[in-house]
Amino acid sequence: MLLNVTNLYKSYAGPDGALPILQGIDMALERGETLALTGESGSGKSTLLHLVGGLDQPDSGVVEVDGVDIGALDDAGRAAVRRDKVGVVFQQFNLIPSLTVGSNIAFQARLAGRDDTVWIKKLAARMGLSNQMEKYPEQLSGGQQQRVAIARTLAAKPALVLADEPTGNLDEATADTVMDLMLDLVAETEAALLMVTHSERLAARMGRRLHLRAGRVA
Ligand SMILES: Nc1ncnc2c1ncn2[C@@H]1O[C@H](COP(=O)(O)OP(=O)(O)OP(=O)(O)O)[C@@H](O)[C@H]1O
Repeated sequence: MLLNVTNLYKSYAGPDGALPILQGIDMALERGETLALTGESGSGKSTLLHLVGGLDQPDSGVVEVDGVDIGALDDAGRAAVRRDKVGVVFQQFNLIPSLTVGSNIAFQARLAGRDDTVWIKKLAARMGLSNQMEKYPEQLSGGQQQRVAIARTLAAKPALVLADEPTGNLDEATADTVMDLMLDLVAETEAALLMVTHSERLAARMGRRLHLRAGRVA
């Protein structure tokens, strides 16, 4: 199993004490699977994604990525798991403005020591970015910037791709195109995809769905 989440609890400090957000989440994901994470605003979807990605720590419960209990690791250990196994795409593109599109795409792959120029060229071509590689992010449209952000994540060939509303800033047609590409590329690399979305349309295109309600899997 690529991802195993067991009995995960997370609360945040509120004015009147701890505010429970996740209350005993269990989930699992194998390579090649795609899972939509849905639930109303504030139900804890982003919180769960952050815990799975090792960006935050749970109150209790276990997150295992590729057999490694990431809660048992120190900060450096968690950073290494993120670098080696996990790719994250957010709604905000978070591109580096001073780097060209080509360098942005190669950035994480280089950090992970997996800078495969043939794969990066292929990704850029599939994303329709081959002629944009020398440009800077500010010279691209929103849809193009989102494709750069997705290409950057997939360039390192992560086993687990975590995406938080990755097409939330795009119009419907562009969102569909970007989603098609992302699903194709995730399938090609036999990665697993866990995607937060508010869109029924996008959720329906994923292999499975996990719906959060009041901190639990509904
Ligand atoms: N760092 C934090 N400190 C305190 N409360 C937080 C923090 N992060 C999130 N919360 C609260 O936890 C709850 C769940 O937030 P989360 O972002 O996980 O929800 P979500 O399901 O992703 O929502 P949305 O669909 O609106 O993005 C919300 O009520 C939010 O206000």
